[in-house]
Amino acid sequence: MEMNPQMQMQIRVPATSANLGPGFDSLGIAVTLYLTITIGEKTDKWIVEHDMGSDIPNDESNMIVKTALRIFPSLQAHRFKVESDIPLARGLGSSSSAIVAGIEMADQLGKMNLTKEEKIQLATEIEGHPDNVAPAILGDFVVSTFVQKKNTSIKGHFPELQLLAYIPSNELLTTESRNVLPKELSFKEAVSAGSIGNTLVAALMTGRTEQAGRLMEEDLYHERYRLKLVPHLAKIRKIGHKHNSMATYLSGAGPTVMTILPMQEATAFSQEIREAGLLGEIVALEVDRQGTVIRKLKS
Ligand SMILES: Nc1ncnc2c1ncn2[C@@H]1O[C@H](COP(=O)(O)OP(=O)(O)O)[C@@H](O)[C@H]1O
Ligand SMILES: N[C@@H](CCOP(=O)(O)O)C(=O)O
Repeated sequence: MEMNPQMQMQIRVPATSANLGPGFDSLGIAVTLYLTITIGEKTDKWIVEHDMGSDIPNDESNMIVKTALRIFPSLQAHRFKVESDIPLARGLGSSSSAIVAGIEMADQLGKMNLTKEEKIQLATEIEGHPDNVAPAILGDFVVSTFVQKKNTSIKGHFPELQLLAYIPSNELLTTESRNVLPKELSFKEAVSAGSIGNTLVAALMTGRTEQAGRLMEEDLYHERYRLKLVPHLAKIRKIGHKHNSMATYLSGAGPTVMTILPMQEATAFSQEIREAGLLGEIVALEVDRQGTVIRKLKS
């Protein structure tokens, strides 16, 4: 892509793994897969270059542009290139990465000087829940609420642990996976579910990884309702236990399943997953500590 050197700017947004078991719509970590946009010259109409397939638009109907225009309606059109290794509709926050990239593009090109808090609030209003967009912006581990359309997000430190993502070849749209959830929980269930999530946060914040791992597998909000869409979750969790896993949980709305386990177990664990007939991709990831990064290549 021909770029005006004075205009070249890159925005890099990490993938995210939300919920961590009992932190439904509240907890998330940023992980080391990235969407990067490289902004080129001004144009008459928006031009989005990518090799993400024909379902992803190349014009102003692209999610990144739509988000940018929602934030800054009179934003000057540009050409930009999108490169991403975040798989679409797999539970690794691809839509959040696109929304965050759109907000950052509007902020940079429109010289809006939005604070991180304002960006998270805007991104959450668009995405509907904060657990992906907040760590995508802030990096690391983020605890959030979004109640009566008001966001609060607090960044913490996730312990130095290795993650193995099992990424099935099939897509599962977040909307589809939310449709199987109950409309209501009883008061008793809600109290139990909330207390498990709260204690998980305390365990993570104080480095009690063994307790944290156990609590990550005790979600009462969503995983049991989603099991029919992600039958591999129970199999992988069981295999993980044989290999000293700290925890296995459904990443976001799935179908990706995340296992936290010692890296020396990764080969044997992966082999057993294959022997169980599970043929998805297995990817080693770490926690991204930086969140969204802006690079100005030439000023
Ligand atoms: N980089 C992108 N550019 C445009 N649209 C995107 C991009 N990434 C994701 N999307 C849109 O978001 C959808 C997936 O969103 P969602 O169902 O929430 O899954 P995920 O768990 O990956 O966020 C894709 O099918 C696509 O329509
Ligand atoms: N809390 C949400 C998280 C969705 O994450 P995604 O990566 O699947 O978009 C949910 O569980 O629905």
